[in-house]
Amino acid sequence: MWRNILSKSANAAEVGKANLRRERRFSTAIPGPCIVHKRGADILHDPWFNKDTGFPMTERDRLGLRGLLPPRVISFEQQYDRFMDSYHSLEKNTQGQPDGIVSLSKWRILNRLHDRNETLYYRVLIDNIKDFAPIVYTPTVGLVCQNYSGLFRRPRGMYFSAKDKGEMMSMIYNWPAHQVDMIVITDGSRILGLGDLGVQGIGIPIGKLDMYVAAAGINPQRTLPIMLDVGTNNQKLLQDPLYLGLREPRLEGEEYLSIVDEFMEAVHTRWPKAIVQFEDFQMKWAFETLQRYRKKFCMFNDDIQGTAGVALAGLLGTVRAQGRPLSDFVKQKIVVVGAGSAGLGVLSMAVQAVSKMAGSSETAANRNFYLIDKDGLVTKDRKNIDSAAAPFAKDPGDIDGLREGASLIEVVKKVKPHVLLGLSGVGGVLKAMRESDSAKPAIFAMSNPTSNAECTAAEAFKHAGGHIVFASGSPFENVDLGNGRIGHVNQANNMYLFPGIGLGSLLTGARIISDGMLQAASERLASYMTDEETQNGILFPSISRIRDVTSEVGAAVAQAAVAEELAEGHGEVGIKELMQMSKVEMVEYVARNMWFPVYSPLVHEKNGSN
Ligand SMILES: NC(=O)C1=CN([C@@H]2O[C@H](COP(=O)(O)OP(=O)(O)OC[C@H]3O[C@@H](n4cnc5c(N)ncnc54)[C@H](O)[C@@H]3O)[C@@H](O)[C@H]2O)C=CC1
Ligand SMILES: CC(=O)C(=O)O
Ligand SMILES: [Mg+2]
Repeated sequence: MWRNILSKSANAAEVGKANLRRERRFSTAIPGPCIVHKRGADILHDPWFNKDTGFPMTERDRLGLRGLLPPRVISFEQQYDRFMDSYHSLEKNTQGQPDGIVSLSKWRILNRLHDRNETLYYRVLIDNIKDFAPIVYTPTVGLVCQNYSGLFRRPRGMYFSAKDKGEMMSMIYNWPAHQVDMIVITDGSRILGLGDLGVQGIGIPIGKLDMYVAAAGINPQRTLPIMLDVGTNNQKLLQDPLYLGLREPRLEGEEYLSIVDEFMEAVHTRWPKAIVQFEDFQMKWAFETLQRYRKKFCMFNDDIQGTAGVALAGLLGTVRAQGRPLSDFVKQKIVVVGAGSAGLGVLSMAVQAVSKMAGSSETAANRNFYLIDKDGLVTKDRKNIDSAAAPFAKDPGDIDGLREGASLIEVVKKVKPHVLLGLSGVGGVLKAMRESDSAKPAIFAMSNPTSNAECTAAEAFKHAGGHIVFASGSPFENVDLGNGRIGHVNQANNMYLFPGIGLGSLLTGARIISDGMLQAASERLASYMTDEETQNGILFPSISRIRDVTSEVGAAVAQAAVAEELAEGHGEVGIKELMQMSKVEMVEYVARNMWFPVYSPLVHEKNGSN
């Protein structure tokens, strides 16, 4: 019963917020001017400044646009409604067609707007984030990367290739914006769960930065998606005559690292305060580059660190869902499937949390965690064990008859875990979770995109039982369990953290991103939900609350940066002001600094470049 009350009040709050957004969206208050160094047709062809038919007549005169547009001025609100009408018509007209075709059609209509008019694009994205995130982000972004060479129309972001060695320091100045705050870089070597997609992986930095704009209000003119093309080992792409990247095998060893080093130096020289997010690098380079740069630059690896923070928040939420005190986290038995960058990142952060809570060593804290990869249970008997996985390998004397390489089903049957967390392939084991020691076992099928999820939401509730807590990396609909019961689906995706990690670091001018800042982000996300919500199996907020979540997470990151004396100040806000901010003031500071898309009056200034 209270579930209904809760959802009603949540709905009322959503409606209130939507009205507020609409008021703000089409408010008559005049926004501050925006300096532009272009005139005439050049403005119409620049998506940062273009307003399509929305240029007022006086602006058309000032900027040399008279006669270049049809005479009638269309308001932002009318443009917005017209776009949404076209989008809904497309939805109607593609009904019944295969999912991939529908998703790509939706991506195309959004992408065309993105290429033409960024203000309108980000406005519709922010207002409709729940519907549009699955298109610009996972799962559709995976399909876009797979088909990138065919979908390519206009470049977005920058491409640095192995052929550019020695040139990067000058190339970085080819980027037209004076200031860049947020960079997402990939080498395309592990795109979601889709493997090596070479240059086609550029879709991921673009999608992540769209989420930065929507969730964290980073000004899109200050974002920069980067593809580091060091070749590909994907044979199909190498043989494809239309493949747009370097048609040669991936660089390895020192040759590879020297390219990444050169890029990092070039970025740091031009924009010393830019934050660099590493995304979808294969495991060996994900760990290596994180160790190499984390004490030198303001950077983080989202797959290792962002994912870990979201998973930890979900694991803590699972304890609350069982109606138990958080301190019981130290007793939870957790099986992690996938010993890659994401799985090991999660384990490392979860073990640290247990060790801190229990006041024990990390070795002791590791007792209740089990790691499984494609060769089964990882133990100290494993030959050629990866050094990053070694700390989590089980002592053969400590696993109650289980052996090295034991299958997932054997491990689950023996251990009866409270949580089964997949960062690769848990299909086929769901029934065994019925024997879990927990009254509310949790299944986290975190792999992306949807086609790579370890199981669907419907499968999880059907086989493991209607009482489970379920989370997935890509979105699924809630599941109808019959008799009016709903199986709630959470989206356990690093999108709940990376925008706040980036924004909190930016607004404090953090020198580096420390473990303490990441932990603060995770803890704030974990405490975001109420007890009622967690006990109802709701571990993460709706994505429609993402800006609010980011304000909280960003503030937690900022406060940790200040406390650890890593903050150097941002713009006019110095260290002293940052230190004086209360928790509430910090949340307000973060929220106030989010960019919001409105048409600003454009003022032309000569002799510059944009
Ligand atoms: N929900 C989220 O926020 C995130 C989800 N992910 C997803 O996690 C997945 C893995 O990412 P990474 O760890 O970076 O990849 P990775 O390539 O570094 O690691 C994959 C791991 O899975 C293991 N594996 C493969 N097949 C297996 C099988 N049948 N049974 C057990 N283990 C198996 C491999 O041995 C390897 O240890 C991807 O699908 C990615 O999209 C990654 C980051 C964030
Ligand atoms: C979400 C994400 O970062 C991944 O699947 O790689
Ligand atoms: Mg990723």
